[in-house]
Amino acid sequence: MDKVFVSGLEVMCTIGAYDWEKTIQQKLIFDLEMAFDNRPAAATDDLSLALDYARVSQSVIALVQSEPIELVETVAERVAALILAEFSLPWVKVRVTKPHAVLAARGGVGVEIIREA
Ligand SMILES: Nc1nc2c(c(=O)[nH]1)N=C([C@H](O)[C@@H](O)CO)CN2
Repeated sequence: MDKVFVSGLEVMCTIGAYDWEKTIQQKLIFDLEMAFDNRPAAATDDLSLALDYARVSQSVIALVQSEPIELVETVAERVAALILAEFSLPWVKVRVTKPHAVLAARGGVGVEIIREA
């Protein structure tokens, strides 16, 4: 199966389990891989037949900024469920990185999940 991907989507949001985190905005970075048959869009050069990565990105940003969340696990599950439902996809991989949560973890910390419809 082909994929459409969104890499390094940065979203400022209220994220964290500790009280001090509930009063600030922090960055999360999303890497998404979505199963999609790209051949119809390629054959016709028609965006309406493609999985529009700009629409996916906007949906993810809107969801993540809609309310405070404590865990990156929760963010990942909600994003995966949204993408599967809104874009009728068979599976999605969601990686959520919290880049500044652990000072010594220079590549960030986070979770990665794969969910099927
Ligand atoms: N598995 C997780 N561990 C931790 C999380 C999390 O969301 N998932 N969150 C925190 C705190 O919010 C931390 O990021 C504050 O720096 C700690 N561990």
